[in-house]
Amino acid sequence: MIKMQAGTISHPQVQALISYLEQETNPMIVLDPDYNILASNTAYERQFGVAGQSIRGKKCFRVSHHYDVPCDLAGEHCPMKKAQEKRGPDRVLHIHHTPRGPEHVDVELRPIFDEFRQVVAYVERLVTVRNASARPSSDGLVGRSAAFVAALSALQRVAPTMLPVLLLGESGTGKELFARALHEASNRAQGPFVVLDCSGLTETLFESELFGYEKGAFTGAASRKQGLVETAAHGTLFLDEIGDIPLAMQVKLLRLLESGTFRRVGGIETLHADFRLVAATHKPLNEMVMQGTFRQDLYYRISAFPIHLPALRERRDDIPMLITSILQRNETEKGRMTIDADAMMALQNYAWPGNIRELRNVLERASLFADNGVITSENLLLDLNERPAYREFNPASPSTNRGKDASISSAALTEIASSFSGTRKELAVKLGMSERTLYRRLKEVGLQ
Ligand SMILES: Nc1ncnc2c1ncn2[C@@H]1O[C@H](COP(=O)(O)OP(=O)(O)OP(=O)(O)O)[C@@H](O)[C@H]1O
Repeated sequence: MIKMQAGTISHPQVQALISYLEQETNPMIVLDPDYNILASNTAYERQFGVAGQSIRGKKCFRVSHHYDVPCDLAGEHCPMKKAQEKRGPDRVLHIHHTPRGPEHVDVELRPIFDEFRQVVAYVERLVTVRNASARPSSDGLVGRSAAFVAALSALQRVAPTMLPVLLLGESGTGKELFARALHEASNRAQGPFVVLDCSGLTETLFESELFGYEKGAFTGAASRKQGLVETAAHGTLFLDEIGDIPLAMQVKLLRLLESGTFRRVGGIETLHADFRLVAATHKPLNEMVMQGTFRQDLYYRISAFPIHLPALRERRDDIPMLITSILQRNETEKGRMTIDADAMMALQNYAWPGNIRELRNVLERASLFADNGVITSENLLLDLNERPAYREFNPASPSTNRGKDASISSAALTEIASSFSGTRKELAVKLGMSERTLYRRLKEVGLQ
C-alpha cells in the first residue's frame, strides 16, 4: 500500500507508481478520482499516444471517447464508477478512439487506497482486442453495436479458460467465425482449430470422423485413419450444429467429454483427448432436452458458458460497417464497389432472416448488376413480394434460436425448390442460406 496524505496522491507517489508500471508490457495510466489522467507508462505512449500531445491533466473520457461527460453519463458502463462502488477492480470492453481509429479495448481499473481506506487513485490497464474490429476490416469479425460488444466481451472473458463454450445463434450470424476468434484469443491459439459439422452425419460416419478408425475396422478401411479428436490435440474442436447429433451418438460424445478418453473404431487402445470444446447450434437445445431429443447430461456438459450471437436485425447499427467490410473483401482488379445512400437505407431496414451470410450474398449479386461500380437500390433485388420465401418472416417476434430457416415455411421452400432449375449452391444463394442449411431443410421436406 502506498503511504500518502489522506485522500490525495502526491506527485512523487504518482512517479513511483508509474516507474513501477514501466515494467508492464500493457499500456497503463494513473487517474485521480476526478477522471484526470496523472501519468502514463511508455507502453501506453507507444500504443495510444499522439506525438507532441500530452494526455497528462486531461479527462480520461475525453481522451478515450471524445465525450464531454463521464461514460456513465453518456449511457455507458464507467469502470471507475463501478470500481469505486465495489471498492475493487472492474473490467469492461469499451470502444476507444486511438490514433488508428476506433478499437475494441479491454479496460481494467484498480483502485489505490490510502492508509484510511480512501480511494486516492486508479490504475487503468488497457489491452487492445485483436480478434475483432470496431471499424471496417478486410477480414475477421467486425462490429461495434451493443449486442455485438456483449458477445465479444463474453468471448474475451472465457477465451483464456478451458470452459466449453456453446454459441447460440441463427444461421449466418457468424458462429464459425466467432469460434475461430475464440480459439485465436485462447492459450491454444498455436494449436489446430478443427471443425466438425454435425448436421447430416450418419451415426457411423460421425463416429469414424470423430474417433478415427483402425485398418480393417470395416469394409473400405484400408488403413488407419486419425479422427478429428486426435487432430485437435492441443487445440480447439468446434462441433457445429451440435443439436443435430443423433441420440445414440450423444452418449458417445458424452463419454468422451466425461472421461477425456476415446478409442478408434475397431481399436482397443484407449487414447487421451486434449482439446478445448466449442459447440454451436441454431436450435433451442433446452427445448430439445424437454422433448427428449437432446440428452440433459450432455446439455449440461456443453453449455457451461453459453454466448448468444445476435441476429443482424438486433445489430442494425453494424450494417453499414459490415457492408463496407464485405465490399472491401470482394474487391476485384476492377476496383472496389461503392453503395449509394438509398441502397444503404434499404439494407439497414431489411429484416435479414439469413443474417450476415444473406447480406454478403445480396451484395455479391448486386455487384454483378452495378455496371458503374455503384450499387443502387434497384440492384439489390430485395422486393419481398418477389421473394415469397421471406413473406412469412415476422421481425416483430424474433426468436433467438429458431434460425433463418424457421422464417421460410416448408410450403414456400417446396414451391421454390421444385421450380428451381439451377444447382443446389445457386438455390442456397437465392434463398440467402448456407448450402448446409438448405440441405437440411430439403431433407426435412422430403426433397433431398
Ligand atoms: N461479425 C462479423 N463480421 C464480419 N463478417 C462476419 C461476421 N459474422 C459473420 N460474418 C460472415 O458471415 C458469413 C457467415 O458466417 P458463419 O459461417 O460464421 O455463420 P454461421 O452462424 O456459422 O452460419 P451457419 O449456422 O449457417 O453455418 C461468413 O462469410 C462470415 O465471414
